[in-house]
Amino acid sequence: MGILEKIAAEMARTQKNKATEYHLGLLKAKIAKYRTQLLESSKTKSEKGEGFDVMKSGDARVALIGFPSVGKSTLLSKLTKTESAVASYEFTTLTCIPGKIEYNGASIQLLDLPGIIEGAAQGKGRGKQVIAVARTADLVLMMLDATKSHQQRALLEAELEAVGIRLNRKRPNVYFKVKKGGGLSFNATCKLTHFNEKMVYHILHDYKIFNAEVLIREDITVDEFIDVVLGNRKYITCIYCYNKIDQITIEEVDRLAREPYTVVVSCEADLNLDYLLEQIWKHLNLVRVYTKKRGEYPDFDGGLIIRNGATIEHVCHAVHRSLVDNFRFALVWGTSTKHNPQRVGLTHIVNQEDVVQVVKKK
Ligand SMILES: Nc1nc2c(ncn2[C@@H]2O[C@H](COP(=O)(O)OP(=O)(O)OP(=O)(O)O)[C@@H](O)[C@H]2O)c(=O)[nH]1
Ligand SMILES: [K+]
Ligand SMILES: [Mg+2]
Repeated sequence: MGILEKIAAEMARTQKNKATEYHLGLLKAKIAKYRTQLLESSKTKSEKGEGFDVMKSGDARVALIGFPSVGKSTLLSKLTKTESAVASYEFTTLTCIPGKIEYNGASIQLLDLPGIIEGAAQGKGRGKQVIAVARTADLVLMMLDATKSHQQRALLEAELEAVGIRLNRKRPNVYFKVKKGGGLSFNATCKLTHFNEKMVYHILHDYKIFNAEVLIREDITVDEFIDVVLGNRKYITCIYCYNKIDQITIEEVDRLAREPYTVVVSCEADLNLDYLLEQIWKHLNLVRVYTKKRGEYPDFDGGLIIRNGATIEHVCHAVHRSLVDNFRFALVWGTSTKHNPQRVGLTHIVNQEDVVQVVKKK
């Protein structure tokens, strides 16, 4: 029995009550640690499949993840000018095929990928390479076959979860910093119902962390705390896209369509693809800002597409590489400022539809 199986067996034996809750928390910390070691040891072996290191391009990246033959390539061929081979047999696609979607003035990179199967996280099929690409995406488009069992979604989620991808969840609100000395400083700004300071102490001990500052600002679970300690988690938005709805009943379509983060489509019958694009755009949370020159009106036809949370520095980079070096200040009109215009520095965060005028050094 491998170490992971041993721990899993012990977890199954451990009954869930107050006394064992504690024990379970520590076990989870151990599992997370071994998983990380497993992932890291496999990284050293060169496993980069050809065609998988596609350059990032455009304003955002969307990765198509799903079991074989759910219609990923069919979707890519529908939404972009790129043709990716479509066939009724599984594993038609063997590498990463990029396509480009032009939407609302933004250029979105859509990546078609090989189908993944259960056990992908452990390296079955091309699982590892596919998941590595998923980690680089701004949005995961999880494609599911509406005619198949609903279990497929949970299986895929578990595979992504196992490699530290957190779908549709936000980063836990915790301040965590490893220190050189001073022991453990622990504080919580709210009541913690899932664990206590003693548990935190033991978990950190397990990771050989003896000096740290921990400030917990929300009632998180042990798993979420472990995520914070490991620090290499990816929090990515996921849209569940059920394809082949031409093959199921209207009642079933209705039921699926009401699930959160879900879009139902038929790539072949061209059903609801415009709504899918709308949702991709919405969940990418891209921000459009307009730039203007002194004494001129902004160009409302143009505009720059940037990520949500981007600063004036990002805006400068999007305009021209050298602009930051010559930057004096910027004037901003819009909802991110108190007065219009307001004089701001490079770290100011812009809002949707802001107008920015950069004033350069003389
Ligand atoms: N009925 C129906 N069939 C579809 C639809 N979309 C795709 N298909 C069929 O599903 C099969 C698989 O499509 P692909 O696009 O190759 O699927 P894939 O997910 O890229 O498959 P792999 O690359 O092998 O993982 C093909 O026979 C398609 O014609 C749809 O909306 N309805
Ligand atoms: K296929
Ligand atoms: Mg394919």
